[in-house]
Amino acid sequence: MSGVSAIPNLADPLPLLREQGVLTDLDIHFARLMGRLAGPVSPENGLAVKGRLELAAALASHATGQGDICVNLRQWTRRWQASMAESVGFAPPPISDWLEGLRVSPVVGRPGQRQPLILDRRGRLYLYRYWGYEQQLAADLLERASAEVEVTDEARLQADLNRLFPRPPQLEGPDWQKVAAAVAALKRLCVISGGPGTGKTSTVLRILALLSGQTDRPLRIALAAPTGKAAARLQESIRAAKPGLGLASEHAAQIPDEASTLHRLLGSRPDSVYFRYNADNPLPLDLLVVDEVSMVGLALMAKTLEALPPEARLILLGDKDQLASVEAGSVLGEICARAGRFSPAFQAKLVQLTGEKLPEGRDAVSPLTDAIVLLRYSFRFGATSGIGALARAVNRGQSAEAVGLLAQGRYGDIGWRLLADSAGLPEQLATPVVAGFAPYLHAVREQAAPSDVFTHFNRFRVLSALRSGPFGVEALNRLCETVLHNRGLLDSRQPWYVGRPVMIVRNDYNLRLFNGDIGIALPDPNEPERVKVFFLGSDGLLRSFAPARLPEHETVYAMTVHKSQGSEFERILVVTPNEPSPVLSRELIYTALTRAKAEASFYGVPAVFAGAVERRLQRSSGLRDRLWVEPGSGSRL
Ligand SMILES: Nc1ncnc2c1ncn2[C@@H]1O[C@H](COP(=O)(O)OP(=O)(O)OP(=O)(O)O)[C@@H](O)[C@H]1O
Repeated sequence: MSGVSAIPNLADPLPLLREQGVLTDLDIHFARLMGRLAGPVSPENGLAVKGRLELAAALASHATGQGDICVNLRQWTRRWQASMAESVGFAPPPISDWLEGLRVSPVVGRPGQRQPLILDRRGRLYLYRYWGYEQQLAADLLERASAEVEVTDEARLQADLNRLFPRPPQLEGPDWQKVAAAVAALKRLCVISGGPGTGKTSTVLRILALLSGQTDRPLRIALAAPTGKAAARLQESIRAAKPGLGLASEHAAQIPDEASTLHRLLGSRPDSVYFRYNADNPLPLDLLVVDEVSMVGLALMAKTLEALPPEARLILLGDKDQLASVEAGSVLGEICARAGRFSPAFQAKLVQLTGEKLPEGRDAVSPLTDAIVLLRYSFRFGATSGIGALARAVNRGQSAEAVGLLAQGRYGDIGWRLLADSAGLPEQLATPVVAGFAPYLHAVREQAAPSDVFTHFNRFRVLSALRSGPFGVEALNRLCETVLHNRGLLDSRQPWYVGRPVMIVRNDYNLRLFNGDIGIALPDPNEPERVKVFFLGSDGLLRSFAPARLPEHETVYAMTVHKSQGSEFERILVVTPNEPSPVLSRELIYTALTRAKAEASFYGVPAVFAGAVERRLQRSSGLRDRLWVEPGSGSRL
């Protein structure tokens, strides 16, 4: 067998890969378990076979920790050969021998079989659980997208669409918000993706008004988002905009004033991966809206769809171009992978209902084609907005144009500073950091109401791609503290000084403090010489805790771009490292930029920034193929 010689002295490469940081202890533990389950080895080439199985199992385990759903062994082999083989001193086995050996292993099954590992025809190797999530999610989405909803009174629907979606005068081209509403009325699944300020929230509110007006029975509606912060934002926007719709009270009452996290909606239980609501105990809902879907990973999405009764409607909102979830999967990106044109029959139906001029239909490659609407016009970032222009260039991967837009100084709302080495950081950042946080710290000093203190704090944030190193958030937080201390804006000699902002990084279900929650240390009203850490809930209520009671937390003048997802600030200052890093990507730059409502300044090196814009994040998964490949083309998994 030719492959045996490919691992000449490395029948067991795992220790080397652990040493090199390619694998973790957990990956190796899982791989060894698979090796044991596969049974004893045969004398001649058995060791190599076992080594290959364990290598593949360890990589499949590692993949899910890296955000991938599976490891594509063909791709992995190619990439490893090209970049790592020499430096690590390990060459993987020839891919065809490797896959052949795995296919006959007793612990590796084909799609549809129940084995700890699943290998598909394309060389994707899954942990069974993830294969199951992917398969179930794809089936649920396709089924839901295929289901047409019967419209009992089309004239009424048309009239309501016209009433709720008057044409905005500034708009050129189709009113995609109105089209999205028509899709939501006609389909059980409606996916609405758009950049910042394209009106996702206001559209969904009007969709709820539309749908509640279409039936005589009150709809049971729930609003949810993946994080507490995103749920709070959705709730605030819905509460603020609802009165302006002038709805009859019975329709207004159907639109909830509360939004919850998906975990809470599904009934999470501490220390369990199972939810109270599931296929056997479905959510008592007619309509579920999920916002910020780009942040929802595969497992949570699969569980959400599973828990939703088949006849209920699902509306997914998000920005497909943002960074994918921290958890494995990039579900919204995969769902929207080929969106843009409706099927001819559905296009005709939408034209008739909305009166909008839509692009010609195209033969559908998936039922999803008719369930997705992309909002393209930003009401916030119009033609004169630098943030809008830069976001478009970044999304298209036009790195030279993006750097040009930043460097030219033509737009007042975007800026660029060269930051060639870390030694210059304190000097370069001192002025903007002081300007950014001074109003907040003045509010703290003047003992403004805590909710006002939060408002000031949320106006400015420093973002970085990295956690560690001189350009990472840990160093940037220390820098901010030092600079602000030196200017007399705070007194950081005590760890819990008045005005210290912190972010919770570990859930505490008892205290109901969750990863990403932000607290601010302020004088305890009962004992002003002591501080308490205040948190502003999504209901607008303040809660405070003694610092010693807080779960794990960190100071948060600066935060990672990943953590900033789901939040918006008036102004941001983004620090990018002076050397390329694997975390830098187009999605990361776009996500950072679109956190800013009014002004974004980038500090970095043009070549590194350009490299990031050119690099797309690709996560390994089979979801796109499942959702978008025509049945019968031979490519279904
Ligand atoms: N059809 C419309 N006509 C006029 N203004 C609109 C329309 N749709 C949205 N807007 C305005 O655009 C702004 C952004 O809307 P909205 O908050 O709904 O967008 P979004 O996509 O949810 O934004 P983000 O998620 O970035 O906050 C709001 O001020 C809203 O009033």
